[in-house]
Amino acid sequence: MESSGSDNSNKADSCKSDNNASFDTNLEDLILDTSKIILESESQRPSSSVKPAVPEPLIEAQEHISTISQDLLPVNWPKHVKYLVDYEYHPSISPSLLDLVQGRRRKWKELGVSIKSEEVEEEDEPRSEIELEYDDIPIGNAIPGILRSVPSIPPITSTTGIASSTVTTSNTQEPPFEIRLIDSPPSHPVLGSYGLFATQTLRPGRHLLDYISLIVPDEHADPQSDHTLYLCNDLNLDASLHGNHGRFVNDFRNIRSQEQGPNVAWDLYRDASTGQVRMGCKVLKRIRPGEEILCTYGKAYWKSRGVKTEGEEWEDGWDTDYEDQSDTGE
Ligand SMILES: C[S@@+](CC[C@H](N)C(=O)[O-])C[C@H]1O[C@@H](n2cnc3c(N)ncnc32)[C@H](O)[C@@H]1O
Repeated sequence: MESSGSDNSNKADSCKSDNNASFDTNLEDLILDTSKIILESESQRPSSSVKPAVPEPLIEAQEHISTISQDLLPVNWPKHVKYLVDYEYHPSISPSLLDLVQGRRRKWKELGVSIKSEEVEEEDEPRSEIELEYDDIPIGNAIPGILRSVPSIPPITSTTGIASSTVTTSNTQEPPFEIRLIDSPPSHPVLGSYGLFATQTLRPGRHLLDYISLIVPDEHADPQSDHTLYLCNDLNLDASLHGNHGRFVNDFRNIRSQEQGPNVAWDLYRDASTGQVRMGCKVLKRIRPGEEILCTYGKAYWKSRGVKTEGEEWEDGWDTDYEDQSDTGE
């Protein structure tokens, strides 16, 4: 996906946002408490004088296994990728930058929470360039990672005196897309791999999902990763081992025509309630059920992979190419 660098159309000043979508799944109920398991396995680790029973690379791989029950993961979710409902941050990110991207400082201020005096003074100081850049990012409403549809309340059964009737209520949140293995048409450039497909009609302007992943500074970014997207402030999203549905959005090239272009765009915003910087995905053109959800990875991404990126068709600008928003569709 789009990598960091000068050729980047996802910077704050080129993005728009709307607030018309959110999912309400009670995620805390769905996440398994694995803290005990982790602690037990930590305590069972051999001391440094003892040769580890498991080779190091295997231990590292185990850390990526999702803490979410297998039953709740989206269909076709890859086993080696940890499903995230919220962002994870690389440990090398400085506390001050973390405050900006997580929105903590803003939240404190809004809530009038008393914080350490040096920090209060710091807030009164002129805002740094990086803080001003942050201020320019538009506001939106966060969409957490969406798990497989599950009833959040158990079915209710009611029996009346005269006739017996069963009323079943289940408060399910169906994500309007699914991960599918691409097995046709034969000309599809990622045949045999996966993509994200609409299960409902998606209208232009809809905030569809957030690209959730590990957030990695430039200096730690893996140039070989196929799942990176520039965020802001020299930070990148890398969903190669930690992500959500967003990591399955393919590039439109050789799938849709140049005239059609992508049907979604990445859209940087700050969550209205927390101030957290997030990467949204906005619908540009109406997408029908069964249609693939496709973005543009940008010129830099393909150039870095040896693709010749000359000519008009490689000019970015798709992110502002919204179809008529009054389109009511089917
Ligand atoms: C973010 S992943 C997309 C999801 C991927 N298909 C999967 O199953 O994990 C990006 C990779 O998908 C492939 N890809 C996506 N769109 C493509 C396109 N239009 N043409 C060729 N390869 C594409 C490339 O290998 C790219 O590096």
